Amino acid sequence: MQGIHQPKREEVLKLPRVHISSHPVMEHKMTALRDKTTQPPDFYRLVKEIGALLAYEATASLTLQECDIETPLKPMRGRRLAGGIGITPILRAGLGLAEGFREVISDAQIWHLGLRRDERTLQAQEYYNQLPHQVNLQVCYAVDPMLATGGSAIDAVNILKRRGIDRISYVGIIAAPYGLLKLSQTHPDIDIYVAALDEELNELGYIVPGLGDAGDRQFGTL
Ligand SMILES: O=P(O)(O)OC[C@H]1O[C@H](OP(=O)(O)OP(=O)(O)O)[C@H](O)[C@@H]1O
Ligand SMILES: O=c1cc[nH]c(=O)[nH]1
Ligand SMILES: [Mg+2]
Repeated sequence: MQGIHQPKREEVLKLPRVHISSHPVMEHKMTALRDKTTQPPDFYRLVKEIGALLAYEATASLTLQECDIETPLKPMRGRRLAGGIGITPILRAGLGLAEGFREVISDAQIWHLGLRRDERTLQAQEYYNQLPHQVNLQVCYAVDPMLATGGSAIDAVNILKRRGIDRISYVGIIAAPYGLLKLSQTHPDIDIYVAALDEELNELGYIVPGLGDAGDRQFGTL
């Protein structure tokens, strides 16, 4: 990232459709997640727990539809989520986050998408795609812990849009100002939810202070 201008945190804080969590429980879990002494089993559990908290925040604006049910005592009018909910984990690191999401929306469809960032060029490459052709979703959440240069997130949203998904949200754990600005400018029609906004990218494209490599730390491949 040498020689590339990176915006400051303050410059991206007020972007429209960007939501940065401010919940104290989230911050508590984030501190444990970032700690370099946290080992893969705990790291994976924390990613899942943070995924569930993010799911709760990201689903707050979902649309409901009325339906008739009967309680053991009497008929009543209830409300259910309208249409299907999709979750697209961006492999590998998005897997733990998707598990957390599923604890909140257990009947969501899971659409796996494999993107690998080339460590030299920092360009994302697609290597796996299990997106179905039948599309009937209210919203699809693309989930990936790290929004660094934004390349992987932008490609994932492009792929979902080409599949005909109208409403897409990106959900991540940590964003760098650079990637957040790129994603928001390239796809101004999506909502972006993250647990934290960090300072910058280092010369290798890692988020600082960040948490290191989210995939390796979840799956013990350090
Ligand atoms: O914003 P970007 O610069 O594109 O970087 C972020 C991407 O890099 C990481 O994945 P990685 O390529 O390391 O794959 P992994 O999940 O298999 O570890 C991360 O999970 C994102 O997908
Ligand atoms: O800091 C970073 C950047 C990309 N991918 C990661 O896992 N961590
Ligand atoms: Mg990785």
